[in-house]
Amino acid sequence: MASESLDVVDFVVNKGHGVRGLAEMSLKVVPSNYVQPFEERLDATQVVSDESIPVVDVSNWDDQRVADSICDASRNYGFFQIINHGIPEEVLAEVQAAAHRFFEMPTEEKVKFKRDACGGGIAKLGTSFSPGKEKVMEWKDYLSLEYFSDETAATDWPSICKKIYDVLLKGLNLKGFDKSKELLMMSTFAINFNYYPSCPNPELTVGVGRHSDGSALTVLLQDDVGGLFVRAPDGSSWIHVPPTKGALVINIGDMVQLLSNGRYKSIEHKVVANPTKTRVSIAIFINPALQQVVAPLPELLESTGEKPLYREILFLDYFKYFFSKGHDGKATIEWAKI
Ligand SMILES: O=C(O)CCC(=O)C(=O)O
Ligand SMILES: [Fe+2]
Repeated sequence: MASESLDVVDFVVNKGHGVRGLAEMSLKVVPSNYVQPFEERLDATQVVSDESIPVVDVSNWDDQRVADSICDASRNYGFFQIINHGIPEEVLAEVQAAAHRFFEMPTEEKVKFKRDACGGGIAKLGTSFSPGKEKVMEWKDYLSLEYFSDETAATDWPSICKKIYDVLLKGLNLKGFDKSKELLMMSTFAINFNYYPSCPNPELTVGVGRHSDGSALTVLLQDDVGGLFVRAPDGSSWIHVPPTKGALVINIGDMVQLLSNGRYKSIEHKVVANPTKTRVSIAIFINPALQQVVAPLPELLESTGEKPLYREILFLDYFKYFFSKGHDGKATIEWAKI
């Protein structure tokens, strides 16, 4: 058992073959390194079909119903999908095709991008979440493009992110989004290309374990395979996020939960691999500046008279804490609770 674990880690992590390399071996069962304890596997009986994540048509951002739907979804589900956002479907399809092309290259090509091989480059290839720190590995390879320069990021942001923030701030009866909020809500970012090869026993493992995102906001493009599950408001069941043509999935991250003093929820989610198909997703994590202090918005506390539920944190400290352990549900934000 021990030697088997050692070989898998060496092959997948150290040699850089990733889960893609394992999938190419046509294994009949997943290696024991990937077998999750019962409570972390998806229990099909806990998936609800009578509830769904709202799909919001954003073709008219000035329509109050758009703002209301986004704020309601962010309070109740922490997730929504947007359609008619203006990004052409061919562009989204090309990004997904590029993800396939990258991960389907031979290992010798891909390892040039490994975290420990690429020096100061922004593109980093990895597998699972935090190999070495997590107890069980996750059935996923990823390429992360990290933009950590606080000055450059804000100028290039797509207008969709600004519009969502504007709606969310106004939904708290505050002034809309402007430059003064950039370092706090929209500065550094990472784009993750996630690759989940088909898996012989998706019921035993996870593609991504239960977690909420440490970001302020996440924009996610998923393909047509499916497998993303979001914790339902009852706190125990799961809602599947169905692939929706042309849609982007938006979710509230821990930093917006903190800024909004818990009004908008950063909700737990997980990904289950598919028995026959490879899934790709592309996530953009929109973050505060690394040296930014983040705390519940003072103007919100003043206007409502409520006490802060979270302490001040330096985003860099939160970020380091997030990656210091395996995925563990909502435990990360508990760390910032007063
Ligand atoms: O692949 C997905 O659908 C979601 C991935 C995810 O939750 C993450 O990268 O934080
Ligand atoms: Fe996530």
